[in-house]
Amino acid sequence: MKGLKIGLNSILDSAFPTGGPVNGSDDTNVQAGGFSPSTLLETFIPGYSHIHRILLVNFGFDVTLVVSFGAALWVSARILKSVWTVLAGLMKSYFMAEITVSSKDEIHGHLIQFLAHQYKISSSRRLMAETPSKSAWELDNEDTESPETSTDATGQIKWLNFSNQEAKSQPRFTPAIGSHNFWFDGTYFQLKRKEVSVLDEIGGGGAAAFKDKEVLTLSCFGRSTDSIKRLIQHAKGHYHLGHKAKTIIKRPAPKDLRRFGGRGSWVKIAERPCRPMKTVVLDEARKMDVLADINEYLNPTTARWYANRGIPYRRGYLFYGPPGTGKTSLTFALAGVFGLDIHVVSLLEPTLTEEELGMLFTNLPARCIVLLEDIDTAGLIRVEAPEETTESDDKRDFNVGDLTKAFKKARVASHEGRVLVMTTNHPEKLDEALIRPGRVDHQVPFSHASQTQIKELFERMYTDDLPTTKIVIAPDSQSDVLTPPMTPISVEFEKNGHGGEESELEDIARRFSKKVPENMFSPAEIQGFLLKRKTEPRKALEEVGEWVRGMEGIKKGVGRSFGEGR
Ligand SMILES: Nc1ncnc2c1ncn2[C@@H]1O[C@H](COP(=O)(O)OP(=O)(O)OP(=O)(O)O)[C@@H](O)[C@H]1O
Repeated sequence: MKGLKIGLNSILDSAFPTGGPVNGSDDTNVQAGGFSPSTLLETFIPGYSHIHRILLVNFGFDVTLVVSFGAALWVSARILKSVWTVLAGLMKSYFMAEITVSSKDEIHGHLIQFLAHQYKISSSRRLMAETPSKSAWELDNEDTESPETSTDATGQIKWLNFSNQEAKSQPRFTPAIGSHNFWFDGTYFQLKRKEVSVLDEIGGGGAAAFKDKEVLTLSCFGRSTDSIKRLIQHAKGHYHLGHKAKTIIKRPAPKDLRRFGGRGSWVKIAERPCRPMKTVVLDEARKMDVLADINEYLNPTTARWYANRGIPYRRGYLFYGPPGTGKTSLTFALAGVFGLDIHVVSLLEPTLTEEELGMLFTNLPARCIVLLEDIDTAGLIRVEAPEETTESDDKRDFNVGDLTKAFKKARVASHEGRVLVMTTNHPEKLDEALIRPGRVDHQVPFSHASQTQIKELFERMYTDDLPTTKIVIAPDSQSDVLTPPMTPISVEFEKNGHGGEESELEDIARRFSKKVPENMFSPAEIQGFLLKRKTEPRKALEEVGEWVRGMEGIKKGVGRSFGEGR
């Protein structure tokens, strides 16, 4: 043991010469002008020489050697770290490629979601836990615990209870703020998540506040960013994989976010399963007409055709008719068929100015549906609003004049390639300029339910769950051929195993439709009646006569009465 101690001492001694005697001597006796670590340590730790002497005398242990060794290690580590920083900086500048993504861009969300998925596999030690927000549609796909029976032993209804749903929801784990390394597709990537504070103006009144924004940097070895681009593309594909049968609905972002322009001008407000076209009860020929027209319009060869002839490549549709007749429903079904997102603009939004509408239009994706609902409401407001409202007045309401001007302004780059759908209950109130050809190319009338529609609505309500429409995505996502999938238009009843049931349903549906006067009720009204008897087709048939009489009374001027129409 002693031999080992002497050996260690001599190694340390030669590595860190103290300039004075070590073993069995007191280095406080170092001659004036001599240097020893003990004297140096004494200046930093008062009383150190006493401790050193006690340990040396009583245990023969020179603590200075250990302290010197530790200090030398620390200094070496600092030097190595500095060298590494310089080398890493050089490496980054000359041998690494990187791409930065701001949290304001949707790619950020795609990447984080993809990495969250990756990290489940690679079990990182630094994760951030998030509570994912889910819509009722998404919950539907999960293994949610559902009670096996809806009644208890005594026959009492068991009420569903969701009080613990937050506790049951699975958190999502994403890479924490900081640096992470991971392999993907044979390439080693470095991911840096960093939060930065940016000075942001609030409300446009000159006031500003710091807001946190996240910046994500992806880097890899090599002088080309191709691998990172591939990773981003993959993450986007991964994200959209789970969304192919969904329709995304977006609205203009809040005013202070819209100012920045870009894709951030629109925010996703909902994501719904695609509405199958066959659930929209409308004249087949009319439906086919719109489908064929949009299909033709979206075809890339059509864009070239327009360009070669100098004709603005735009297509506007006006869906008009009484409330609840399927205008919005058809728009959603069209979005599902063509795999397009819907950008909804409400002209009653008080902060939307004419310039902003133009700006919003210029920030639309290349292909999408823009839905301007109830455009007549804007026209009505124009009549009532004072003529001399100024543009700077943010509180003013939109009007048809503004909308027409905004369309003109946005013409340069805006809605080319987009499908514009405007809906109205009062086409007669619309400004001529708004619906002239070039703005509205196709007008689709919607009306109260015909006999066939009533029968179809009835059959749809009581047929077993319709199969989910699958949107066929071209195998090569880069392909610019936008061929929509074949859409089943005609209603096909699912066989439910009860041989005669199907024809009985048809029979009840036919008798039901005979009891409801044609062109008097909107599909929404009929649907509302049926929904209250959604598992009882025979009861619906029995009660429809009384319902019709009650509703006729209301429609003949008795006015709106709550509780009627049951
Ligand atoms: N033609 C239809 N086929 C199937 N369902 C319909 C039809 N028309 C209305 N509905 C049902 O009625 C409800 C309201 O329909 P929708 O919002 O499409 O009507 P709308 O014409 O856009 O009404 P509004 O003019 O008030 O905006 C929806 O639940 C929809 O499913």
